[in-house]
Amino acid sequence: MSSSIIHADVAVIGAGTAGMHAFSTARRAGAKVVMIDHGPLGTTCARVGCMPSKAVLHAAKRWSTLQALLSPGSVLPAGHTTPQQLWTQALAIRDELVAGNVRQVHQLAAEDLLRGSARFVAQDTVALSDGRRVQARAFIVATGSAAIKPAALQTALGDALITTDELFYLPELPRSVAVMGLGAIGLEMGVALQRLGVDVAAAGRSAVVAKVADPEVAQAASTYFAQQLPMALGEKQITVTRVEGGVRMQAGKLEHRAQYLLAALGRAPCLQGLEMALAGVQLDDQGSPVIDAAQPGSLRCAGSMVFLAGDSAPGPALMHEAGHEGTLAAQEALRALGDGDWPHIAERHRTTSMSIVFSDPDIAEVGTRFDRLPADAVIGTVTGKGSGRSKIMQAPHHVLRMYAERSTGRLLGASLLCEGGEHLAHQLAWAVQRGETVEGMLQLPYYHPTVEEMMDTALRDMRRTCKVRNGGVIMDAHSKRWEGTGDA
Ligand SMILES: Cc1cc2nc3c(=O)[nH]c(=O)nc-3n(C[C@H](O)[C@H](O)[C@H](O)COP(=O)(O)OP(=O)(O)OC[C@H]3O[C@@H](n4cnc5c(N)ncnc54)[C@H](O)[C@@H]3O)c2cc1C
Ligand SMILES: NC(=O)c1ccc[n+]([C@@H]2O[C@H](COP(=O)([O-])OP(=O)(O)OC[C@H]3O[C@@H](n4cnc5c(N)ncnc54)[C@H](O)[C@@H]3O)[C@@H](O)[C@H]2O)c1
Repeated sequence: MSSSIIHADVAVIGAGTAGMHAFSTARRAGAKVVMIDHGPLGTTCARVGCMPSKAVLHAAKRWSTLQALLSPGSVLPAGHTTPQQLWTQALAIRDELVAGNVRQVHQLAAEDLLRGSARFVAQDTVALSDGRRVQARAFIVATGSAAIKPAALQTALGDALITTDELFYLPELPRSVAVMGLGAIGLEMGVALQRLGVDVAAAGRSAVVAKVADPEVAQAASTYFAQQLPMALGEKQITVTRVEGGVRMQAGKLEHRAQYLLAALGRAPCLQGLEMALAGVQLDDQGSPVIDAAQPGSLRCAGSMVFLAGDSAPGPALMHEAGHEGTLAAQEALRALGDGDWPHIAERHRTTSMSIVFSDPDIAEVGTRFDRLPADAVIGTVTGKGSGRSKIMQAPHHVLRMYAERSTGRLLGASLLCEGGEHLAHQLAWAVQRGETVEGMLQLPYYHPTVEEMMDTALRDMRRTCKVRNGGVIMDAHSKRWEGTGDA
């Protein structure tokens, strides 16, 4: 037990992706910074998030490709790679990444990395679990999020209830899994495990997979993935009971017995136990910090010198957003300290929103989501039936929807279901962020036969839709307004 007091300009709580970005930003600006973490180190992304999930999806793609090429009843030669070996390899890739991240955090923070659990005891002080105290002028809370595990399920199922935290530390690939929740994690892990030969069935409360907002993409994705693995969507009543050898899940007509129930029901910010009220943070009725309303997009908790970043902040729980928010939170904190000690704080801004579910075909949404579009937005649609490359891939289920502002033709966003859609999603997000217009995008080259041609077709559809709706009016490239002449 130590009762020493450590002084800093900025104390970062959490050494994950957001915390590391916050720490290095504040350190580079010349501030005295410390970073506190109770462990395990290595980041959620690398340990139990983005990286193991994508490594398992990659393994699953390899195995399922092989399976699809075998004729029924054929036997693989002795010594062939097994799904268990692919699972072990995927986890080994994760272990290497985690070891690299742990080395990186030690190199980055050295003696300014304080191991222990932090909680506020005063406006300017946090106490660590070993009794040390950190007094700082600003705090960045980057404590991440945790999987929601309903207490009733925990009581009923015991260790047969797992989340991805436990899944990615199972040395043996499970024989069978029931997946509850069909958001990003439920869908990615459901298809990955099923493709690795695990007996999987999934049930979700929502009527669509991966929370897709665009109804046409949602319909295409839900139909496609329902053919890939047994699933019940839109089930308000999902019952799971403990049975001999595991669990039994019942959702409407779907019944599944499995070794484990994988709960993929969302994630909640890790803010409990931090005693944020003692730091002067205002809490709402739910006990969540109130964000400073005076500064739109701010990460500052109202009335305090506490800033949130990453999964512990409101907004999307994504890795690139966590890193970005860590940087932004550090910049906001230094500006709030405002004593001119850090003359150059680089300007960073929020980027166009983007989410990609690596379900192969990928589901992606960029920019303004369908449910937030202005009522008169122009929408262009292309499906796999109208795309040369999709025909080659035998993927009529592909769909790309692009949205633009009617008065200017400026791209607002897009939603898609497409193999390799992660790349299309980036190009679309870049175009939205750069303020590209339909006509501007149509002047770019599209190689044949590529999935990028789907953009060309969707853009032409937008132009045509607008022409039909507006009685011969299309958008002019130069004035960037919809004008009365031109080709379609
Ligand atoms: C299965 C899964 C798949 C995912 N896939 C993707 C993907 O493909 N792409 C993507 O962009 N995102 C993905 N995500 C989301 C992504 O992993 C997270 O958004 C990101 O890792 C969050 O980073 P963070 O820095 O906010 O939190 P973390 O990396 O969790 O860091 C928080 C740190 O705070 C520490 N901590 C917490 N409380 C305290 C305390 N009181 N005192 C001291 N230390 C504390 C923890 O030990 C931890 O080190 C996935 C998530 C999951 C679960
Ligand atoms: N590729 C990626 O970028 C990626 C991959 C995985 C996770 N993530 C991040 O992790 C976050 C958490 O993922 P997630 O899938 O756990 O959460 P989520 O919020 O994306 O989806 C949760 C799903 O569970 C359903 N659900 C909630 N309670 C339920 C209940 N009681 N019964 C049945 N269904 C229920 C919801 O309807 C929803 O569809 C994501 O929001 C995302 O930010 C990202």
